Amino acid sequence: MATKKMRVAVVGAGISGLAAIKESLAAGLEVDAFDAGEEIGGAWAYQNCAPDAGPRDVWSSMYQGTMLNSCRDTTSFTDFPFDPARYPDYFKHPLMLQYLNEYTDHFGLRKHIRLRTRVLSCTPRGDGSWTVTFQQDGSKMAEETTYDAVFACTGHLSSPQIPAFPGREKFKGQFFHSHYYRTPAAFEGKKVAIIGLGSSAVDIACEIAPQARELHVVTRRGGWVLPRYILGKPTEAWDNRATQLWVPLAVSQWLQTKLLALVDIQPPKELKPDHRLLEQSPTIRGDFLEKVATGLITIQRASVDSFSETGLCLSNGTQLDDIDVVICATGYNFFDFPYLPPDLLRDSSTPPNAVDLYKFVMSPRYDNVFLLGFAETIGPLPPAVEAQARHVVALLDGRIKRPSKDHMLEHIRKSHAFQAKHFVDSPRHAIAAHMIEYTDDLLGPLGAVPTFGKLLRKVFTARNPLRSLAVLNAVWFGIPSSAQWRLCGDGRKELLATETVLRIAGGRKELSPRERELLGA
Ligand SMILES: NC(=O)C1=CN([C@@H]2O[C@H](COP(=O)(O)OP(=O)(O)OC[C@H]3O[C@@H](n4cnc5c(N)ncnc54)[C@H](OP(=O)(O)O)[C@@H]3O)[C@@H](O)[C@H]2O)C=CC1
Repeated sequence: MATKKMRVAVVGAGISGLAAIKESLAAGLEVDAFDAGEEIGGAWAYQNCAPDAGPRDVWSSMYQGTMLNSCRDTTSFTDFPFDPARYPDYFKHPLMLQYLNEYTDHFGLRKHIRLRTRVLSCTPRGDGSWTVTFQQDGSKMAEETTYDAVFACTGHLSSPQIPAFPGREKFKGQFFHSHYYRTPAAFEGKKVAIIGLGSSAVDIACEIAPQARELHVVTRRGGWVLPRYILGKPTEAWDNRATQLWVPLAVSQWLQTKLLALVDIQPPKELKPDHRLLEQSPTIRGDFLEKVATGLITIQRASVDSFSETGLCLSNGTQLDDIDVVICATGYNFFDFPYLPPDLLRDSSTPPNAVDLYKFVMSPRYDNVFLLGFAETIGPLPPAVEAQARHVVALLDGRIKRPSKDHMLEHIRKSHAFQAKHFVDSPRHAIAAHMIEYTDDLLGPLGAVPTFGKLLRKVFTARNPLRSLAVLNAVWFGIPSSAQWRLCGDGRKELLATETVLRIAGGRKELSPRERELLGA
């Protein structure tokens, strides 16, 4: 059982770090967390910056207009719901930071976090423990401490990936990575090209397009850009537990594609991808297709062959000249954890666009180091990250049996094949996961998956069968609210979770009195 003396180091105090601290404390572990920033929140802590800021000076890629891509009711941590009276369905980044601060204070995490303290290295000592070397801002000396385990929670969106485009140095206009974009004002009257079609490219294009002289989005593959709402409901409400787990993926893809075709603007052929819906990380933006349809944004279906002095030469034969600005929205170097052993994620035998991580969390090569938040979930990240933390903490304190190295290697081999079959072959999809399936997989060993059987049994055994039936209906056929993973099993908070699940299903616009009471709000 839990050894109270086990000490863990948590590197990073963003979404994943906070979940790691909270779950570690809940299991009675001692925790020291380190974050190089001036405040908690990680990527959600907005940093003002100039496009030419140095590579490591800017941690957060948050621009002023960043809105949540997943909705309030699916995105909260499982036992700390957003209050709908204060948080709309989707909201801008300052509210997310506010929520993370509320979470930090509610669970008493702040005193465990050392801000302005950068972890320089984590070195295995050979006996399963780790030496963590860190340095506080302004201090000349690095310090080191030994821990039983390390949680690496620094995300994967801080090291911009800029492809080596031929002739880039010739280009006389402005060139920068989307990581450094903040506001659209500077692009008024300019001719702009954005390379990429991920969430950054699509958001930035929509922000700049109304003011730019011309705006081109260059995409080599096309992609699905989904609206935030479909028929008045958040888009996620159309892909519930039943459709994700019962309906074969191909049927679900077909149905959802038909639904989109009915309710949304038809994308031009330049945008239509060869891959199917749900095979890529979701890009969410309601006004993108409208801006394409109305000519504010031009889609170039092409790769960049080279740069010229004045623009881009594209593989579709188009020469984009007189370009004032090129924004390279080409994603991030996922494999950049400078403070961890370099072969933790990959070695020379790892296939391209893959990582050697068991459940995207553990390396078979090193004991007691865990990556949290290192997943691109098709759906919201916080509940999945929290499940990673619950799983890992249960491994550490013995509630879950540790997998053998052979088991991990076999699992990783199968997961490489799964990724290649189910997702677009690109670096960002090396760690892509379907949210409910992935979270269930992590929480299964804790008995915390709200299976149909478990919830149905409750209908026959509970004192209030109608209420239990409503829970069953909400969890399996309603919007996939995160509270569902606290209804049963180890770590359950059944009263709170039931209240939250039912309140969300009922569409109520504030926390219920019982939720308030249970949260001490
Ligand atoms: N509002 C929000 O919540 C936001 C969330 N995010 C999140 O941040 C993360 C990063 O998003 P983002 O910055 O968009 O990065 P992504 O990795 O998601 O997208 C990168 C894009 O660049 C393209 N690309 C990569 N290399 C090249 C190349 N050599 N030539 C041409 N195109 C290339 C990719 O195309 P291909 O598919 O062909 O590889 C892809 O379209 C994601 O998880 C995203 O969901 C980002 C912005 C806003």
